[in-house]
Amino acid sequence: MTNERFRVRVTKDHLVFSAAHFITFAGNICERLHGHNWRVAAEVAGALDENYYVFDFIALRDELQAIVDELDHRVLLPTGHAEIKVVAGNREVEATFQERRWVFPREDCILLPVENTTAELIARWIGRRLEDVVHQKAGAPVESIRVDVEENFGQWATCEMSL
Ligand SMILES: Nc1nc2c(c(=O)[nH]1)N=C([C@H](O)[C@H](O)COP(=O)(O)OP(=O)(O)OP(=O)(O)O)CN2
Repeated sequence: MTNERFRVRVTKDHLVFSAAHFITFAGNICERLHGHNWRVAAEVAGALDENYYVFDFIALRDELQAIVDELDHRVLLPTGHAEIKVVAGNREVEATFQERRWVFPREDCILLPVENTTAELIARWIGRRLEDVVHQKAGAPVESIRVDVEENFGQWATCEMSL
């Protein structure tokens, strides 16, 4: 038995995406469309591999960057929301909430399979995307992945998933 635990963490000035969204809260309050510069960090915990790595943080950084690039300069729309209905056509995406309606160019949108585009659920979505890659590339058993998303200065949400 050992009391040592290892983890790697990546955060960079360029692991940031600028994206628009709106959420609902307190039942039926729906925000106006607005944007944030979302900062992202990721952490992997587990055993050491033959390189004495938990996970290659260059690989982790590059995977996270690819996800961040997908989200950058987009409108984030939830496809799992109970009341925000999102319908994607070939050229446009229509979102409706009660009497309100937004229409965006299709290529400007990212449709996320989440119930609300909160920082928490964006962190979970990013974590699930990283999970596949971490499984494929890890050289030793991985215990957990943690993703932190900062929506505004000093306002972070975290999703940690045990693998
Ligand atoms: N736990 C969470 N709390 C809140 C979330 C969230 O995702 N998780 N999200 C929001 C809203 O999206 C809100 O728009 C946050 O934006 P922010 O700009 O930080 O809020 P302000 O209205 O205070 O804007 P200022 O520009 O700072 O005045 C709320 N809570």
